[in-house]
Amino acid sequence: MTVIKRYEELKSIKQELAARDWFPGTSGNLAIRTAHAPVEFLVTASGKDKRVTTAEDFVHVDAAGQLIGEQLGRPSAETLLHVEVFNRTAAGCSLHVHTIANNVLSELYGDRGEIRFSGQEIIKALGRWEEDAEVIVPIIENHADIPTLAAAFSKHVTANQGAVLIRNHGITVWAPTAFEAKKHLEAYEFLFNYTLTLHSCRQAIH
Ligand SMILES: CSCCC(=O)C(=O)COP(=O)(O)O
Ligand SMILES: [Zn+2]
Repeated sequence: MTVIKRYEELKSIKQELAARDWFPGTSGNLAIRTAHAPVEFLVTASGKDKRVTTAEDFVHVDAAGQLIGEQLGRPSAETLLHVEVFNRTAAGCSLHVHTIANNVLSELYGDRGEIRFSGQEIIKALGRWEEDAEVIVPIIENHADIPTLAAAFSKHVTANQGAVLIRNHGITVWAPTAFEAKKHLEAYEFLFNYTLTLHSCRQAIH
């Protein structure tokens, strides 16, 4: 029952993110937890056009990201990042997308290793309601070798919700529920687009 429910939840998120055009060129992968001990989760199958809905969109994997039993399709090439999220935290959902805004911002701030946001109402969508709340998003270098990338990523997976920008690659966001993970992803993308637009407008004025 839980697996079917989670499958439907992830399918719905995939369709919503596809409607925003956040899966260019087959990029992106999504994962949702189906069990805690031992860890099991559903993850998007690798290399597929995530804007299209098929019966083989997700595969069910274990704590190491290996297929549970015989299934059609391969787990996402970046499953190891979701493995880190589900093994290190109690998060229920982990979402990864490539957008122009998250790629450009990751390059602009990549040498600093992080980007900080404050003074924005949308920060409340991340569960931060304090007047002077500051949100820090770490930026890690991209690595073609996924175990190396997952090791760099794992250093920042320290709470049940969070986000990491991968330089010139994309963002991974995780949270306790699928609803929160999607809400947070939208809030981060809002902050990224706002920041880039502000930079451009300031340059145009000066
Ligand atoms: C086509 S973009 C390169 C791979 C990638 O970064 C990605 O997010 C999609 O890989 P997957 O194996 O999950 O389809
Ligand atoms: Zn990716």
